[in-house]
Amino acid sequence: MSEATTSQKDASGLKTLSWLLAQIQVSRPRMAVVSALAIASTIGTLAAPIVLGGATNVIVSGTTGLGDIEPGAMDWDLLWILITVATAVYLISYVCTLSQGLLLTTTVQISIARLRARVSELIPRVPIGFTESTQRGALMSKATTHIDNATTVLGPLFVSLPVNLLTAVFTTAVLFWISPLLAAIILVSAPVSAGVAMLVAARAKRHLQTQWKATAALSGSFEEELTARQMVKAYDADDLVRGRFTALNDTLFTSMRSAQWAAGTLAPVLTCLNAIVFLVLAVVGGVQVINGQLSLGAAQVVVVFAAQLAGSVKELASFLPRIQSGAVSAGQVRELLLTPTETDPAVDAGQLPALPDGPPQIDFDAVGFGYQPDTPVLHEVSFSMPPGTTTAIVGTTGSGKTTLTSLLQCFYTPDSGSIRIDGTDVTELGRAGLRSMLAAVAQEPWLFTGSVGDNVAYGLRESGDDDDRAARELRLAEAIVDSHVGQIVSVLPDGLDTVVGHDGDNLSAGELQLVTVARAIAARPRILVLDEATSSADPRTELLIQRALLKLRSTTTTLLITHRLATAALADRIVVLEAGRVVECGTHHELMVAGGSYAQRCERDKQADVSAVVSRLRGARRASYDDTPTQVLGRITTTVPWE
Ligand SMILES: Nc1ncnc2c1ncn2[C@@H]1O[C@H](COP(=O)(O)OP(=O)(O)OP(=O)(O)O)[C@@H](O)[C@H]1O
Repeated sequence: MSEATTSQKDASGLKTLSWLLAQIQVSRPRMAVVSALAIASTIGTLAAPIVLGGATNVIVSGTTGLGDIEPGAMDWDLLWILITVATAVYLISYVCTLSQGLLLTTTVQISIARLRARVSELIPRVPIGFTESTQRGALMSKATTHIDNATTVLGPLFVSLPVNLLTAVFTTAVLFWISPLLAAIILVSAPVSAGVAMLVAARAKRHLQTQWKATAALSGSFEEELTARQMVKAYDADDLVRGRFTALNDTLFTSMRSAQWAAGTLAPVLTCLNAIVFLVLAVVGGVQVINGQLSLGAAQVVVVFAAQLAGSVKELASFLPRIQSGAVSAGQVRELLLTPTETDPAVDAGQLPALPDGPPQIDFDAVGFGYQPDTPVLHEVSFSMPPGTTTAIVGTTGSGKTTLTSLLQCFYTPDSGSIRIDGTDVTELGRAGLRSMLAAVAQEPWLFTGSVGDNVAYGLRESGDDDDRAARELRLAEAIVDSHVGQIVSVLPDGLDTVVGHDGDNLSAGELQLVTVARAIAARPRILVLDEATSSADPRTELLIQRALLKLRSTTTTLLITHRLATAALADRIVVLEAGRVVECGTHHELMVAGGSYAQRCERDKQADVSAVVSRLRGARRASYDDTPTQVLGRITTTVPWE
């Protein structure tokens, strides 16, 4: 790597760090106090050995009779003063270190909390496309581990750097004053130590980056494996998953080991260098004391300061890898926080456009959209949904049905045309504006970890008001009764308080969907989006869901996506979508009379249903004579919507 590139990278690392400091808005007075306390404590640790050196000289004079003092006439007063001063200095120094540590820890934790708050403010504004295209593990590690690691640079920056620079400069100056020869011996070793440390830091940095990447990939892999474990079992893909995990684990192991090894070599090498320096110091210093060129107290100060100088050089050397690691994490946090966000007019403007009460009129007007600029998914889609009606969208797989619901919910913005609610463009309402009036039941039922009751009450806003709380409880009870969730709840171990995981481990797919329907009912929406809301349900649960949704029909304008034409046939209006274009639109009767693609699909479905009934009847005839009449009936029951 060229020098220019290296210095560019270092500069960008420093820039990233200064960006981070600006983001976490570290209180400058607070950090000044931290640095001042650290410096005060260091001054104490530097002054105390000098005072103790003086005490040693008093003892030596008192016992050997050096100077004007008679042998055996110890200057006890001076000795006690020196010992008391040294003790006081050490105590003050300890208090300073303690307060500085507490203040620094609090500052770091405040910074971490601040950054987390920034991330949580950001997530709702991040485009859905971004979260869909980014591995969750990587996002999670940016929002957690990298934030923690990035903020650990505060300690080295505001404490280690000033304290160790001060120690290095002060000890060097005092050493030169006491004995230039001994100081020169100590200083010769310093550049060697610093050079070794810089080499180690350069090696560790590469491994640190790989380590962070592998950690993110590994947590992503865990997350995926846990989310899709049923699928993994169904496809007997344990070996494949284990293979991917092992590869990532090996990368993480190798990078962590190499990073630790690189960092771990530093301490023994520096200790070895220091030992050699001490040996030389002991011999040369000893000779100087014997020759009377140096007092014993001064020699004692030299030894203590040599150790302190070595310690501060070591600390300054390890400062670099710590800052590098922090800069890598700060870069990741920066990447996350600088994710382009969408504006939400309702949030930004601070108030919603006023819309009339009751179910609204919804108009799709020449809507065009593509996830990628050069791959359009919807072309000039136009249809209207009068207030309080149900519009079913039917069409082949990939024709753009779910995309229409995503646009209506403002997850994406149409490339052309508009979607209007009571004449107001949805992009003006924004997601926050829509949230208060729209509920959606998706194909994949989604529950968060919490009780069944909390999941149903998800759309209800909390308020401290007692009347409001009572009304909320009433709405919750009504939703549970209307959605027939009560039937599930009655067999759950803790009833409504039974805790379910986000994938609803202890509920069947149909029951999960029933809970999400109850959630929609509790929210009393004015717009209801049902995307294959009954796809995972068995016929009995499907019937319960349909009955529950019927209760909402008069008070909502409903967009219903379904593959089942029997369900679509019950809607007030049917829109047939093919390859992102509306090819037919009308009531079931109108479309059947028109004899277009909808009528042809109905005919095909009818044939398929008739064949299914025939084969079930044949199967029932072959049934064991031990079967009860109900079991036989169960075998032949099917939905034949056309009668
Ligand atoms: N997040 C996405 N990013 C890129 N392309 C997408 C995305 N979601 C859907 N598509 C593509 O857009 C097209 C329409 O998808 P959409 O899910 O709207 O179809 P659909 O009619 O609902 O299909 P299905 O009946 O299978 O649910 C498809 O070609 C699909 O591959």
